[in-house]
Amino acid sequence: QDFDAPDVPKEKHSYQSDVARLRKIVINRQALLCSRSCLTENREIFLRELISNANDALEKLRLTALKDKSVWDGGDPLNVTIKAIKDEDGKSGRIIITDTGIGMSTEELTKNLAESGDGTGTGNLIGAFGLGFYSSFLVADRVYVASIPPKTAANPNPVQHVFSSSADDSSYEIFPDPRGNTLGRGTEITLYVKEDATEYLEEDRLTALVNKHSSYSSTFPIYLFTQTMDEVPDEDEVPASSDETSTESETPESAPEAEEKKEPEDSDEAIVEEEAVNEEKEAEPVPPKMKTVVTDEWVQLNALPPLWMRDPKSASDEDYELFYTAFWKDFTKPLAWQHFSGDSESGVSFKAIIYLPGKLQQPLASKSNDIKLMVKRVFITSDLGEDILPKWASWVKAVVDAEDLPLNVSRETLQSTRFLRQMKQIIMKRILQLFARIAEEDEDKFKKIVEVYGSVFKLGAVEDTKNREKLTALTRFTTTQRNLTSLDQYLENKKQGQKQIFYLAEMGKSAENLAQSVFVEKLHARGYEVLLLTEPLDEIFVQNLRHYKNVPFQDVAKAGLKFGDEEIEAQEKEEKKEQEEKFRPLLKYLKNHSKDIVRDVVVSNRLVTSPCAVVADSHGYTANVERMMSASNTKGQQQQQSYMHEFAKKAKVLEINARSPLIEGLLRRVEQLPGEDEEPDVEAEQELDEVASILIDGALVRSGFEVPDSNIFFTRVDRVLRRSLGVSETAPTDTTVKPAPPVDPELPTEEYVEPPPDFGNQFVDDKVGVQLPDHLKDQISIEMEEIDEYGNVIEHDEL
Ligand SMILES: Nc1ncnc2c1ncn2[C@@H]1O[C@H](COP(=O)(O)OP(=O)(O)OP(=O)(O)O)[C@@H](O)[C@H]1O
Repeated sequence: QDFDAPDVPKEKHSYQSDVARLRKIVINRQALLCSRSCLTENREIFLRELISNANDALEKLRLTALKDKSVWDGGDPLNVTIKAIKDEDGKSGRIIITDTGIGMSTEELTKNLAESGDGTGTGNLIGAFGLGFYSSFLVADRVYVASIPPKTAANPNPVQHVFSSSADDSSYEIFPDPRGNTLGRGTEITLYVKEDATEYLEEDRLTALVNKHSSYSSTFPIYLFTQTMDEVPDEDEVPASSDETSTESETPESAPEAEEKKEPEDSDEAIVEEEAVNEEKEAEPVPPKMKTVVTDEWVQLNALPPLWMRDPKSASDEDYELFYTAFWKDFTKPLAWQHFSGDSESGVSFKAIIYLPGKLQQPLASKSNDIKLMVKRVFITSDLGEDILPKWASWVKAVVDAEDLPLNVSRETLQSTRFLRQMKQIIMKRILQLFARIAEEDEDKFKKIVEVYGSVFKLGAVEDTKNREKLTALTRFTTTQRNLTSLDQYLENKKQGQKQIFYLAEMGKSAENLAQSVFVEKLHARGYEVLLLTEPLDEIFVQNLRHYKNVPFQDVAKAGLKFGDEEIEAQEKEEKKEQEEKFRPLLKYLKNHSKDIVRDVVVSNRLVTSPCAVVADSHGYTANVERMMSASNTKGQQQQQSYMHEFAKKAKVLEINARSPLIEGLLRRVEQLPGEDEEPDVEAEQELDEVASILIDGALVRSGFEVPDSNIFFTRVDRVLRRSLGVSETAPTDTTVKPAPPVDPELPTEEYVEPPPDFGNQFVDDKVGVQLPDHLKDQISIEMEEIDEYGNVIEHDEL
């Protein structure tokens, strides 16, 4: 294997500067200054990355071949091979990883291995999965990639080219392979291993690595070149006579022993032993002259059938987790999975594993891309069309292997069959079953599920009317009495006569904060449970559902709240009537005073300590909805809806607490006002007006609404404060200020200096200035090296 034939025209190229820089930072061993053990741990990922690339290349070939048979007619095998060759000195060697996949042209070699993917300089280098091809340099000084694309009508005579680069070069070379077209098709990567990485030349080490990281990364066979040394009889030599051997070597020693045991004490055991000894004696082999024979063999490392085809009983949790990571390149452990067979009515049976990922991408994708359809273990597609699953379930990761579909099935054909529809139904059923089972059997796990999927359940209940009931049953809420409460548990705890599910919604607030709300105080004091809804989706959820198991949701910030025991408490009714009579003058006064803000003023039955609150009508906006409306509406929409909007905004009632001393005091003041036919007391009227205004504004704020004009509100508060402090209400504040200097159109001469970047607490955790993707955080730590303007590392003695 000689890539360095002297007459080969080699073109030297420089890496794009950003690529060179990143490559240096990420790959250069000096840059990976973590402890030695961590380095060894991390560098072994090179094999996983290269096998994963090989698998992708094979998959690409197979998919291309579905449309163009000339690329691959199914004749030659698709596989990955790994061969380690030790040099004579045993201190160096190379690892060759070959695939019979799609290969690369000269341009592709450059584009894929030497340029950054998206022009940002980081695109291809630090891929979603790991370090990609560049991880080769973790174990190799020099890497040669020989590659040749398949013959096609457009390219009938492809030429095998080599890309070569070394770990500390800032350049790479591309040249025609001096060995000619040795591959036929595919890619061969030769790693010249570093002196301290020769462990990877050992068969055992490679086998262990593939088993650890890659047994699920490839659906194609992975073969390792092995050499076994056997001692076999040397047939060229004349075999020794059997008589001679037996008398010389074995008999003298074994005979006395056998002799001793010749007289058994009538026990079965002894007889058996005796027979065995006799047999041994008769079959004593004659050792021939031996010689060592080396057998070369390609051993398949991933010989087990793929996980989804196995019996679930034979697979461990670790198998399922490893498979998940390798298959979807997701390093967060899945929360749960289900492995099952489905026999759809269309006559297509399938085997599937569905997973609940440990983390969700937000916002949810509108289309699912993670259902991998296989036919007879061969990957076909993960593009199953727009509506394969409802949006709330778009995160499902599943592998589905249909035995009876044709291998060359196209998406169009798929969609016209009933298979997809039935598969979708089965997957949905299984996911819901899985959630429900965990909810029932494993409280701790379900807690974790709710953390990740809590809002998904609510979204699903809103969107997916077919599965609404099941999804609603999975939702969990914080209440005034406990956490993680299901609606079923809520209903079990409802009080006699209670015919509503009480809730209070205010997005963005904490549940503790909501629990202090004026709207909850009486319910809580009386022992009724109230759902405290804090997520934006919650309000939409209750508005859409309206009821659960025929019990309507009741917003406790709205009119229509009924405890359910009002009838029983006739006495209470009487009391309320009396209060209404007593407070009639104040109600009248306040109603007139606040006619622009609320529709009515009434004596409350929901307040305990608070003097008053503003309650929305059942068709009006609560403070939460009002905020959501103004956050989501565009100006145009607002104008369009302005009439409705104004109407709904004003559909509020001011409720006063008849037992509050403040309200009592206010009532007295109103009663003290001179009658219509008496001389008006302007000062008293003004003071009362002010107090009433502050009270109403305070009620609005207390109830979560905004005051109509905060300036006026605070001017009033100031005035009242002055009065209580005995300061003159009219004395002006000194408002003189220093004026700005005269106009100066000149630009400043001092140069603008960029303030140093604020890394926040990135440094606090691990003294690292680079944010690693989550999945890499616990795998490697990076320390930056200082690079001069030419990209050379600046050496520091202390390093
Ligand atoms: N064995 C191969 N056969 C054909 N093309 C390959 C092979 N290995 C790499 N490539 C090409 O080189 C590109 C870059 O590979 P690299 O491993 O750096 O990143 P990636 O595979 O795109 O992402 P990542 O490995 O980080 O998930 C690949 O996208 C692929 O096009």
